[in-house]
Amino acid sequence: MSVIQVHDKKFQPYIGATELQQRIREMAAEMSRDLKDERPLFIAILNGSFMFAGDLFKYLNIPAEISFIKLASYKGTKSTGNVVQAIGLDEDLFGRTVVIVEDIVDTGKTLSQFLPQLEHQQPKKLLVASLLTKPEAMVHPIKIDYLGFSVPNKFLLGYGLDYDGLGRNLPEIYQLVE
Ligand SMILES: O=P(O)(O)OC[C@H]1O[C@H](OP(=O)(O)OP(=O)(O)O)[C@H](O)[C@@H]1O
Ligand code: HPA
Repeated sequence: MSVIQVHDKKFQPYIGATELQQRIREMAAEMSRDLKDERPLFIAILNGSFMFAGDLFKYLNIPAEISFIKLASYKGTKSTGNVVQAIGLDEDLFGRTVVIVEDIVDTGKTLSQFLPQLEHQQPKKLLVASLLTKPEAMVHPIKIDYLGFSVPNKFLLGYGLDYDGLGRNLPEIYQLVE
């Protein structure tokens, strides 16, 4: 692995494919133990989470369901601020054990807007699994129940994460060279 260029920026290797897969297997094993009797519903937030969700789900060895959704963000009223709307969420969450799957929790804004909407449906448990988080960037604190890696506050690319549309297909994670 070496430095790559995407659009106008250079990125250096940060987490290799083998290390990623190893950690995701560990996360799946922990979740399989914790949730074996729950028939959990995994809800993966597109686009970024598609690779992580696919690998994580593949390594689970318990009965589980998965659904992929997209969040559309629009400006609400003055009192509601920005609002996110889930597209493709057809399941009834009442009484279910739900695991939200994210590639990254960065400032926490996305989940701080979305989790309360899900709580509204009264799931039995609402858990968060994120491959990555940037503690120094967190503005809206989010409790992450299953975390892959805690990373510095630098822009990342690869394994689902894009820079202006490109780089999602890289099997490893790169960090911006500043
Ligand atoms: O904690 P936050 O600061 O809100 O950032 C995290 C969000 O940002 C990314 O999505 P993005 O909006 O870039 O969309 P994408 O997944 O389609 O690339 C990522 O997949 C998370 O959903
Ligand atoms: O570091 C990042 N890289 C790509 N997309 C992102 N979305 C939030 N944080 C990031």
